[in-house]
Amino acid sequence: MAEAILDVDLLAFERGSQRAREAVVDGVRRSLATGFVYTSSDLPVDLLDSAYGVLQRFFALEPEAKRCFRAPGANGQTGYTELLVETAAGSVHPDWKEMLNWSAPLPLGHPLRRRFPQLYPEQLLPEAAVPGITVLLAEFHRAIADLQRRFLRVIALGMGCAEDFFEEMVSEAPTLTRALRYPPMADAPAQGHLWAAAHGDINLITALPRATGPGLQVRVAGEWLEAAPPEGRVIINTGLMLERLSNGRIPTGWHRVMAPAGATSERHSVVQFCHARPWTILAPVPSCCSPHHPQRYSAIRAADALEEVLYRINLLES
Ligand SMILES: O=C(O)CCC(=O)C(=O)O
Ligand SMILES: [Fe+2]
Repeated sequence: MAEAILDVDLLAFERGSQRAREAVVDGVRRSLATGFVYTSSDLPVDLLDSAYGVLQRFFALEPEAKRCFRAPGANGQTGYTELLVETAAGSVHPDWKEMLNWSAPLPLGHPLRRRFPQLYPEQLLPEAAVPGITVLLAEFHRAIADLQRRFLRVIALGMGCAEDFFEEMVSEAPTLTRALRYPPMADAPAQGHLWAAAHGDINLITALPRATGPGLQVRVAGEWLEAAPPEGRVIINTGLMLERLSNGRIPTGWHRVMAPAGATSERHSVVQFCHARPWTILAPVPSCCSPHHPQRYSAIRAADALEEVLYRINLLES
């Protein structure tokens, strides 16, 4: 098992020699034993700067103003979610974080949206409070989603699948981008809260393009390690859906967000959860099953797997 999170070069995979491609596939495969990997990317820095700019303007609004942008019935899949709502599965304390979620809308008549309306809610963004935010965040979402789609090509090869194995699965999926603000811990209402308690993400893979400060930790071989990527790198971590598809060969990256001891500042970050189309049947692929690795998971529909986790983390509204 790899003990370290490796730094790989997605752009070398895409533009380099066969040897360079194989080195990236191998690096990703080894690093993902931790559930985490860092990668180069071509996300434009000015897009990141402007997206973080509008998000900070939103989070700086008064609590009352932010509450106007909640989306009742959307199960946290769009709009604003207040502090102390999301609660990691198995944790008794809700997380000391607030968030804004958005995705790429599908046309009303699209069969995926008709079958799974809760996963494709009408988008709610705070355009009235921060003019221009909708267009900017839509572009930001597209750029990260494209990076994730490309990164999955490397993972597919590492799983012994065709390079384009994930292409159809993630096309028009309810991939979700989430901006988070973690307030200073001194303002938390009680002991026991963390910025985000330990959890595995529900989806295939998650991309974290930038955070304004440390705090993200990864559980590797029973110890919590700081996820501290080199400047400019994107963090990719694995989720429960990929663990199932890979028959456990690619474990879920187990992580939490904890304020560094003595820290007085807040933290902002953006994560994007890359999902499978909700009608995908998630079952271990044959290339990851063998007499040495007998099939460990049964098949489940992606929508059902997601709904179960939303319930467990206190986001499913009754
Ligand atoms: O803020 C971060 O660095 C990670 C957030 C996270 O793990 C999540 O929202 O699932
Ligand atoms: Fe997470």
